[in-house]
Parts: sequence; C-alpha cells; structure tokens
Amino acid sequence: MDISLQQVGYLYGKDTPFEKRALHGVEATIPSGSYTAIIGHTGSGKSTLLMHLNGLLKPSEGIVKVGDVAIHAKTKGKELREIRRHVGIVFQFPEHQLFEETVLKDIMFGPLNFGVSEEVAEKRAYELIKLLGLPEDVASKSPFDLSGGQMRRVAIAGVLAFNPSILILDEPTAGLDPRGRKEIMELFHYLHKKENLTTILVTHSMDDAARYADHVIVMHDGTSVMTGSPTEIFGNEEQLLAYRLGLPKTVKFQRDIEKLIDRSLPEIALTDEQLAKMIAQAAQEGDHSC
Ligand SMILES: Nc1ncnc2c1ncn2[C@@H]1O[C@H](COP(=O)(O)OP(=O)(O)OP(=O)(O)O)[C@@H](O)[C@H]1O
Repeated sequence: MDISLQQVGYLYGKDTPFEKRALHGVEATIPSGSYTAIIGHTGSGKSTLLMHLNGLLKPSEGIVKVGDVAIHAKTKGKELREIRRHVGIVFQFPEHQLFEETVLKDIMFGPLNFGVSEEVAEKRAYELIKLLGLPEDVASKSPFDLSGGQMRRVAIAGVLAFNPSILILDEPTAGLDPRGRKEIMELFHYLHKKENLTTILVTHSMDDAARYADHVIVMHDGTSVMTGSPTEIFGNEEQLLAYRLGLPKTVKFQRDIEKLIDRSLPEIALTDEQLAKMIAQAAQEGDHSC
C-alpha cells in the first residue's frame, strides 16, 4: 500500500485566533514495502505529518492517499477508522498507554475493540509475545511489573496486534539506554524484513536513518524539501547544513578518511621521472621484491 501526499497543508486551530500553520505544500511518496525515515530539525512538522498518515489529522489543504483511500479536509470518520486498521503508530513512550491488568489483555484490547474474536486475538497475542522476544509467562503478569524495555515491547505488540501493513514509529527509542535503543531498532528492522512491513521512522538520529532506511524525506519549515535514498540525501552535506541537519557518524567517518587519503596523495605521488630513477636504483641494488 503506497502512501502519497499531494500539496498537503495543515493549520492548527484553523479559523481561531490561535491559528498556526504547521504544514504547507508537502509532496512526497512513501513506497509500499519501504523503510522510510522522516528527518528534520525540531519544529519542522514531522509529528504533524505523521499524524496525517493514519488519519489522526485531516489535511487542511491537499490530499493524503493511503492505498486507494484519499484523506482530505472533508473525509468522514468511518473512512479514517478503516485506515487506522492498516496503519499502526508507535508513539514516543508507548508504554504510557498500557492500562490493562495483564499483558495478554493489553495486547488483545485493540483487536477485540475492532470486533476480532477472542480466540483469534489471543492466538495473535501469544505469537507477538514470542516474536518480540518476551518470555511466554509474561502474558499473565501485570505490564507494570515489567522492566522499561519489556513494557515498551508489550506496547509495540499492542500496535502490531492489528496486523498493520504500515507501521509508523515516532522516535520509538526515546528514553532508552544505548543497548535498549539498538535492540528496539534491530527488532523493527527484523519486523520490516520478516513481515514485509512498510515502516516509517520519524527520528532525530541521522545514524538510524542512514543505517535502517532505504528512503528518506527531509522536512524543513513545514514542508518536504528533499526526498531520495540515504546515499543521495547524506551525500549532500551542504544542503543538509542549510536545513540545520548533520551527517550520520558513518558517513562523516568515511568522508574524513577520503579527505585524509586525498591530502596524503600529493606527498606520496611521484613523477614518472622519480619513479624511473627508483626502479633503476632498485635494479642496481638487486631488489626483486615486486
Ligand atoms: N497542538 C499544536 N497547536 C499549535 N501548534 C502546534 C501544535 N503542535 C505543533 N505545533 C506547531 O507546529 C509546528 C510543527 O510541529 P511538529 O511537532 O509537527 O514538528 P516536529 O518536527 O515534529 O518537532 P520535534 O522534532 O520537536 O518533535 C511547530 O511550529 C509547532 O510549534
């Protein structure tokens, strides 16, 4: 299911004294099956954009198309509800939304609410507990007795319980330590590959965008300013700097190495004459090392 945004604009508090434009003229495509990273400086409109992708917000202008369904200013609630079945969002600190007495009930809550049978919802919940690397006995425990990392996995399982074909991640590793961050990011990468899940990551981490994404959208001042592969986007440092973004560490490292090699080349470069002299000298000294 492709997502496309055509001239999307959004105003918070439209027609009120507090009206604030957050998006204008956004044009972008998120291909089905891609791992798309949305990057941009703080306040550039990433979260507002993300909420348009599953119908939590309707555009004030333009159209958001999710598969065959078009969302515009006048789209009715029923159609938005349908989109939410296909597009799951993992918000920052998703564990704050846990509330049931047991992990099993929490994971089953959403699907049961959407009319899925108890039997099917329970089967899927156990599958997810396993898939997310949680111990099976966690099902009967209170989510509030788990570690921070485990709680986050339970909350993620609750989103995946709908079997979404598109998964949106809004800074999903916020508040985790480096090891927890890596584990969660690797988990999403695994799910993306295993379940062929279209994955959309909103992040401040250029490293995560470079490591996991195959498609990048850059937001600046409420609009999309660059789209392309990570190589295309991170190969354009000057442009990124203009949007107050840096380079991923890996790209910086590679660029520094290339600069170092470039700089050392003149020192080791020899003229043909110098080279001929050295060969002659080596021959005279009986050097046959090459
Ligand atoms: N509920 C709101 N009411 C009014 N203005 C808002 C609201 N939410 C966001 N904005 C404004 O909309 C613009 C875009 O905000 P948004 O949160 O989408 O940016 P962002 O790129 O996600 O920022 P960050 O990286 O800090 O999360 C900002 O100018 C912000 O102040």
